[in-house]
Amino acid sequence: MEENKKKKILYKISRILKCKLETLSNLSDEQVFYINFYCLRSSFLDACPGSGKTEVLSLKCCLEVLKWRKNSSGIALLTFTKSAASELTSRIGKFNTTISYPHFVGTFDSWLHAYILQPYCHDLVGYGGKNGDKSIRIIEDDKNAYFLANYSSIISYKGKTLGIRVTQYHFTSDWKEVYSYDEKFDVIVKSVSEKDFNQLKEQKLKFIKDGFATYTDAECLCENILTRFSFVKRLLAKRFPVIYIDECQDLSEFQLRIIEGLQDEGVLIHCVGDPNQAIYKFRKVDPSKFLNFVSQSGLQILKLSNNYRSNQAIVSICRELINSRKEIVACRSMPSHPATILWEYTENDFGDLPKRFSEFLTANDLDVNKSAILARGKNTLSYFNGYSENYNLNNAELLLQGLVLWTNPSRRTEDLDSALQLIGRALCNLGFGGLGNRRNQFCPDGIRRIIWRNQIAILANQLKKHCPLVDGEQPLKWSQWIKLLKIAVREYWSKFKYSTTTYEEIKLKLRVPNNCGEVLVTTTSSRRRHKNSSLRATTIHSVKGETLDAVLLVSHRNKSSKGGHHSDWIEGGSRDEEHVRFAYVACSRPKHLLVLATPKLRQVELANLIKLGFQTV
Ligand SMILES: Nc1ncnc2c1ncn2[C@@H]1O[C@H](COP(=O)(O)OP(=O)(O)OP(=O)(O)O)[C@@H](O)[C@H]1O
Repeated sequence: MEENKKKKILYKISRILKCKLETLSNLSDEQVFYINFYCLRSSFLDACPGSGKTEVLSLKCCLEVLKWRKNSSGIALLTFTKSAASELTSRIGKFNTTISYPHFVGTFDSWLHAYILQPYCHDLVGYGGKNGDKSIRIIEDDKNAYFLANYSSIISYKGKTLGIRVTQYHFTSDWKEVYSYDEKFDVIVKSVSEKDFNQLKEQKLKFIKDGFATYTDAECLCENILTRFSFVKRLLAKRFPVIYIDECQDLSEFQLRIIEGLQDEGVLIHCVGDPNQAIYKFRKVDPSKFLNFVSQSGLQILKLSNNYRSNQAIVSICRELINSRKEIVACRSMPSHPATILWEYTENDFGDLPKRFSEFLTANDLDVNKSAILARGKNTLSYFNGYSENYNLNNAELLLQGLVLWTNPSRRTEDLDSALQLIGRALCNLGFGGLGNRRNQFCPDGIRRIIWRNQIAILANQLKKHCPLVDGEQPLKWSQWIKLLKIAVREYWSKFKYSTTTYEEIKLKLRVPNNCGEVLVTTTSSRRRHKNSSLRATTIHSVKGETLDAVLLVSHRNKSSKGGHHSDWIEGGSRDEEHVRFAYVACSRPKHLLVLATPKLRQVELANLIKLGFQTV
């Protein structure tokens, strides 16, 4: 872009946004082009990792909202998680702009529910409502509530009978095919007899007519509403003539058809995303369907091809992973230490990986709190989370740490996992001599995992109710807190029917840590919390969209893991493989350092990884 032209555009944008010109001076030509792009045609901004999508999208929406002159129609800015929606809102807020009526910013689901499902679903399915309230209640897929038994089906499979919950399967929008997100159930429901198919459909319809739906049912119903009641589609198109969709590679088939329908009504659809980062196959999201939509609907394609997050060594590995021929410019300079490292581990030193990683970070002045250990699945992580770190804690300390994580108002998924792990371990120590399976929150043999998790949650809530860490403003000492802890555990134990151990036996196992009677519990908890956060170990899924300083990506020990072994990530070499896209998301998170930890490699594997760009140090 010509220098003068760019200056003029930036000046114009800064006037509208009422911000200083310098605030915008970093923007690249591609970014400025997109922000200034006059949207008369639907578009797709195809952006590589770290290219500033979120930044650019928030600026663009901010600008469009400030230019908007209509009162009864607005722009919808949709994304897929609540945290992504609040990130967009806060970036827009930096320009002293809020997105409020007539505009909408939020998740795709919340938008569908507010404008399609809740106003019209009761008419579609004939739900009479309760006490004048006709809204549909959303039930999580994994919910196992008692009332769901009313909607269960008993089907035949390979000569056996099998119970299946109504939340475990879904229908296509024409209601002619059934499927499940659970691979095992998917095979089963797809092979059922006509009689069983009808039974599944009957139970699903009964569930919906009683005012319930899973998130997927809700999407299906929204599509049904738009097809059946064409006036709803017209009204919605008038209400939101422009829709921006962030992370568009995550659009499900239902959602794609909904936006396709709206586009037919004249809505401008602007998608922003990266198909190489699509990792929602478990929800049957297929990025090739999105790409088909782009080509069939004639979306104008724009690009962001500079990576502002990572250095060249990291960017090159990411590019090699997906076998891309596209040139991606890395804007971050190379560090003085190696930026892409390979570590081989053995069975014996696997557990030392977090320590080795922390030490390497500290030695190279990298921020431990802004770094993470990543793995595909929780199995690999269970060795790091709440286990090795907290190995030396006594039961009271385990419960304290678990309680702190459980009640953290800004609790992340990994905090919840660690809380369950810590409290589960204490419960297992107290009632079962510590003989539990540490992969399943120390669940002892003979107890179902779901029951065990429920029990941990009940104990956590009991602690939350009875064991505050402060009395008014005054933090409690260990000698005071242990008394509250014992009262809470005694009450819990009186209702806990899974262990033969009595409270009298277990109370001896609840002790103040050595020489800590006068120490404030808040001191211990914050010290530990810091220690925990310094070793954040989490799944690749949960860091999607994040920027980190350094990443240790851990391969599973063997190929038995589904997509968690390095050979799944590298040897595939095709972005059509979701395993490869997982590796791509993980490897594209760090700014300065990427370490890959694998089990001992064969010569040929080692040579491949070195060729990819990793160094052995
Ligand atoms: N023009 C720019 N100059 C310098 N830094 C930039 C520029 N644009 C974006 N950045 C920075 O680059 C980093 C990555 O940006 P952002 O998180 O928006 O990327 P993204 O495209 O959403 O990445 P991903 O898809 O990988 O999650 C952020 O720290 C952002 O502030």
